[in-house]
Amino acid sequence: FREVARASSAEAAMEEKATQKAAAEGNPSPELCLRIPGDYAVGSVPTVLYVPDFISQTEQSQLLHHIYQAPAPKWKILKNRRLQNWGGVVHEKGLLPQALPPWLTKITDRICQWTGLFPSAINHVLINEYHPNQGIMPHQDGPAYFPVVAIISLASPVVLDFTPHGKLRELEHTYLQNTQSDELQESNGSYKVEGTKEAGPASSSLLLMPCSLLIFKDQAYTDFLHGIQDNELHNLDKVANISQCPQFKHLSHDYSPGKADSSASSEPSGTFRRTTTRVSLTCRLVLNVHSKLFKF
Ligand SMILES: O=C(O)CCC(=O)C(=O)O
Ligand SMILES: [Fe+2]
Repeated sequence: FREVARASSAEAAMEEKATQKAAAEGNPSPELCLRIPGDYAVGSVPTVLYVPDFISQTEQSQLLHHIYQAPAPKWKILKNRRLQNWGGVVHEKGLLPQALPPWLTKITDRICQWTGLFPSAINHVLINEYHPNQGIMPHQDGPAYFPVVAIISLASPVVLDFTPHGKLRELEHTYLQNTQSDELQESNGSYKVEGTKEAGPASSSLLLMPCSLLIFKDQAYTDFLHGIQDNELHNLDKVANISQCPQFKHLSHDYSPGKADSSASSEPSGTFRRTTTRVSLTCRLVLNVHSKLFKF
């Protein structure tokens, strides 16, 4: 028994050391993994998790360094953003894999380990770069991906919107017309209650600060579109996590003590102006990996 006790106290000491080391490096503690599902859930859309400061400032600089060191052809230029694809080519039916570089696996392995939400290692990362007037239109991620998305934000804050997609809105509309049940809507926080005809699941937005981690899955993955508006001014009214963004709280309409501050801002109240370029890492898992390029 003494040996067991000694072994477990040694383990506890090692764990404690690891926690201290992680904290010293600016990483979240290993307990984060156990807390993610509950403590980090935000907004009315199930399930969206927001983790501020998931990576350190040093890690942010290292990531940006690697991203901007990539040769020019690595960038794919689109109308409203440019992107780098890491991990291989994603097809409708799976992934033609290419190993992720260590500077990415350092982050993706931590996401897997600490969230506990991926059945195997993240094997695909899309890096998007947006200038202040660029965005990504509302969309749903493709069928090849395991339905949990992890997004690391770098360099500039941005507002990401979740909007229910048409199919779902139609269904809700039909259902509500058939049941005419106001009670159901009132019992469910994710429904706007504006009379039975207009009711539908609410849209919601999140402010993604540099170094943060966003996770979305479940209904947020299947029933909502996500997108970023392509204008410099972003509205903070529907932002569900404003209380977790201390630098922005005073700009929000809901925050009365800061009203004097917000009137000092040159922007319309309840908005913020993007002034710098944002970079994001969309980290996902493709379960179906082709082991051979060609089959004979
Ligand atoms: O940049 C972002 O935060 C979103 C990116 C995204 O939705 C995607 O890559 O599919
Ligand atoms: Fe997406």
